[in-house]
Amino acid sequence: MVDGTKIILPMRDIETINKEKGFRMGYHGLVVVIRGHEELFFEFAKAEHRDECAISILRILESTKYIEEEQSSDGVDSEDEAAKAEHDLLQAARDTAEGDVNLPTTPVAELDRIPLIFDDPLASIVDFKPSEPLNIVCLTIGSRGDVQPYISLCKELIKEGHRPTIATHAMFEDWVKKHGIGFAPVAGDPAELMRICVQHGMFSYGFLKETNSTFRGWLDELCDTAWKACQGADVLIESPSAMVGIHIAEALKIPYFRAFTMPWTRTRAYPHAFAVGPNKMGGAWNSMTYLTIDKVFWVAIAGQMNRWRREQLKLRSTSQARMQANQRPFLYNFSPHVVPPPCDWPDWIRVTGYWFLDEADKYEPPGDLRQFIEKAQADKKKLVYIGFGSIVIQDPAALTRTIIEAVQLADVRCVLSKGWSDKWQSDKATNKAASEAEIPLPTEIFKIDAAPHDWLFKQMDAVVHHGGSGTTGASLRAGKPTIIKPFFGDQFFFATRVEDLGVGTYLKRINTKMLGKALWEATNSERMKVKARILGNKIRKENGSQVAVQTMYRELDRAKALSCRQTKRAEEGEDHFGEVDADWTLIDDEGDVQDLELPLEAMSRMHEQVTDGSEAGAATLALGGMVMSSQQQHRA
Ligand SMILES: O=c1ccn([C@@H]2O[C@H](COP(=O)(O)OP(=O)(O)O[C@H]3O[C@H](CO)[C@@H](O)[C@H](O)[C@H]3O)[C@@H](O)[C@H]2O)c(=O)[nH]1
Ligand SMILES: CC(C)[C@@H](C)/C=C/[C@@H](C)[C@H]1CC[C@H]2C3=CC=C4C[C@@H](O)CC[C@]4(C)[C@H]3CC[C@]12C
Repeated sequence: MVDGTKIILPMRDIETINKEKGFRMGYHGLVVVIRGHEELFFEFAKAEHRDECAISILRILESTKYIEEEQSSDGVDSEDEAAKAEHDLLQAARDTAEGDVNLPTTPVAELDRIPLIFDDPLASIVDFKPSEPLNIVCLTIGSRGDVQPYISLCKELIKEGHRPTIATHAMFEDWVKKHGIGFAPVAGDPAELMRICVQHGMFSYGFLKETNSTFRGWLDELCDTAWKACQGADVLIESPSAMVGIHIAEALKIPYFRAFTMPWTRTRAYPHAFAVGPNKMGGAWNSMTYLTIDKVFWVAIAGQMNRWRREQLKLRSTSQARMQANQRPFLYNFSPHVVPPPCDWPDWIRVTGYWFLDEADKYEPPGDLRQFIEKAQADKKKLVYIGFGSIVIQDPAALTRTIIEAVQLADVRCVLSKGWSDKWQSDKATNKAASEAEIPLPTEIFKIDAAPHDWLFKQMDAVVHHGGSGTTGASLRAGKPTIIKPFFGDQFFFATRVEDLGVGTYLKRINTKMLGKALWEATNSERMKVKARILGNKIRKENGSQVAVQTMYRELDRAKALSCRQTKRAEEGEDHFGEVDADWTLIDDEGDVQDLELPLEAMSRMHEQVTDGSEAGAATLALGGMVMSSQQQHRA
């Protein structure tokens, strides 16, 4: 900074700052988290300088947030008025602040108001809507959160006159059909898929080992059932976790879209949703996690996919380079205010806003739940929700005990959704279930099975959950401080997001003291409450499903061209990519084994830092062992 200005960063684009260790011995680090951009890392030789800088930035950030809040409570509607109001308030704030902090004098509001290119899919002048109704298949695997967004999307598609079908596991059939949406079954048991993820951590050694030995058969069935489910489709929208849709679209020569609940597209701004470590690692690292995971994923399934392509789809073998997965239009169903679209994402990658399924209108809360809520209000007690979805954990009884103690420690009332179970250790299940049944709940806690979050969270002062994408959307939409205890996969990512946005806490470990403290902060910190309320206002203005439908219309040509281009290439017999058949080699189509060795090793080291021995075996990512060993075999 001594030799002049290197970068000008609008305060508004700073989400938060974190103190961290310096990279060099004796230095002190400061990480600036920037909206939609990789973080900046500064080093200071003295801790007090670092801390002073941190305090100044935090102070400015705080005042701008309060300005926003005042603004919205004033009911200022138009952007211009808002900009002016912000400008005036900032001036006023600066006048008072100038005495102690030496701020640059350029008005923040002016720096921030660079006119945006007109880019609102809901206000398009050109109508991209196709003239004929379409058969649209949405292919997804996983749990409730992987299916529910598509129900919302399909309801929107029905309004538009299309005929949507959701292709997913049989257990969701009635729920899907109840909404008037077509259903087609695909192979797989959600509980079983979730079990391997929680038990091993995504892409860990154990994960790859178990999926490699026991999930091959399932993958064959998935290919077969998904292929049947997609017959007659005019458009395919697929969650990339389902793996097979991209090939099906190629065989059917239909437009292919990806849609997902978590980041899956290379960027320097965030690490891959399955590679979120305890520290911010910088843009180069973030970017690399996508390359590595994409590659490991593909190498693991390439042989099977290519066999299936040749035998059932009558297509030639393919490769990562040929598939061009990153060129495909992508609809991300989370809010741009929760996960700001990275600056380095191309415009066919769209963050649409959450695809919410509203259920509050039709919900009649049971009388005793209503009474419990009213009593808490009458007693002037804060009310929190605690629930981790239908997560599978090792010791459910211990978790229940921790929650009881923490609730009492924070002196709050609690609505508890006790969906967790120990299904992952079927042999011990009976013992555990028996011991758990003995834990009686105190009167501060009211147990429920399930309730629509769009109704329930409105009644709460704070919400504690597992950080599933949709549940995070629900609690933030309600404007409530959100405490996340992640168990696997993308949940670590959403926990980090919530903490960076200042609207909640990432609970790294779950014990009485930490949960109790987090509960107290979430129900008492004005700062957190205001930030959460502002974010809620923003999310409630979005309409993700509508944006998604309009974006789909706009990108139909691209989506189709890319599917057909694949076939054309194959027919042309362009074959310099070679064919990948062995499932566990890292000698892939580009032959770049060396490129992977380093990142894999680094990622497996990250795993050592991340694992905290908590009950869920919370490893996010551990590549290496499995792949490395097969690599060595290959070389030998
Ligand atoms: O009693 C309930 C339980 C759930 N919900 C809603 O159901 C949806 C669940 O969504 P989400 O949290 O995304 O789903 P899960 O199935 O719990 O989570 C899995 O799916 C998510 C989406 O891929 C991932 O982000 C998670 O890591 C993974 O565990 C949300 O809208 C919730 O608000 C309710 O309304 N009431
Ligand atoms: C060797 C092959 C068979 C390996 C690589 C395949 C592993 C499968 C079982 C893994 C790969 C990606 C995983 C996956 C990705 C994302 C999600 C979304 C989450 O909300 C539920 C779990 C779910 C759906 C899991 C389930 C298990 C999957 C599908």
